[in-house]
Amino acid sequence: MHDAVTVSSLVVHRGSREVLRGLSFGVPAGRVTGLLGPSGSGKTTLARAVVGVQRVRSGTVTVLGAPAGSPGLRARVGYVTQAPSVYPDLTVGENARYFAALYGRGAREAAAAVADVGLAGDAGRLVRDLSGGQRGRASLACALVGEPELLVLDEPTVGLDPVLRVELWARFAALAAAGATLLVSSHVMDEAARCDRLLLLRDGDLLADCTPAELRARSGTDDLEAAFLQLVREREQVAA
Ligand SMILES: Nc1ncnc2c1ncn2[C@@H]1O[C@H](COP(=O)(O)OP(=O)(O)OP(=O)(O)O)[C@@H](O)[C@H]1O
Repeated sequence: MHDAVTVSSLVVHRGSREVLRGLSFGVPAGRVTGLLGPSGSGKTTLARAVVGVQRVRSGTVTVLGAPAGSPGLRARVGYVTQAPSVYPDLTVGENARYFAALYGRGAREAAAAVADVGLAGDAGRLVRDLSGGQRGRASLACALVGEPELLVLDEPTVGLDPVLRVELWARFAALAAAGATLLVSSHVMDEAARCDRLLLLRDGDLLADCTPAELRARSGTDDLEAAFLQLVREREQVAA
């Protein structure tokens, strides 16, 4: 298995702070990799670096064989930010068809993407009339419609009920099984169990780069939240 993304010695400063402190890792192709960590640990900054919109201080980010942000990657990489990026005065279906057209896809693909995020029944509604969670899913549909090889999703399940969360994670697994690479950030540790691989971030440092099973074995607990806390404690003891 090859890596779709390779990050090497990545350092990012935002304002006067070093928010990513020399990270190195690979994101395996055709898998769901979870980017887990508490609020402020650097997940969004790392996602931005992967899609090439973050100024980096040093290090390299290689995506699908090219430097992150290269023009040739535009149609091959999808990015869904925490703030939904859809047009409020268009319907869900119109948004999806608009993005489909940008990617050279048609109405059929647009309808499929809307159905994939559980919004088929809301396709005719204006985005401005939707709930926050529905808007987020509309935004996700607009990224899915381009069938990108790499999909970077920043906390896509925030504000969703448990049933929809499970459905979306099943959808992510299906996309990976079809060959796509997904990098999905979350601060909910129970979502970690649904990932093939985990990157655990804390204060801009990579605490672990492993599978959920490896994390459980290493910490001797089945509870991934407890395993993460144990890693934090170990790191603090080493630093002390
Ligand atoms: N525009 C900015 N200017 C200065 N510092 C910033 C800026 N954006 C983020 N930061 C800082 O960078 C650090 C990492 O932020 P980031 O948004 O990447 O974290 P996160 O893990 O995605 O958090 P959350 O889960 O709350 O979205 C934080 O300490 C944050 O305060």
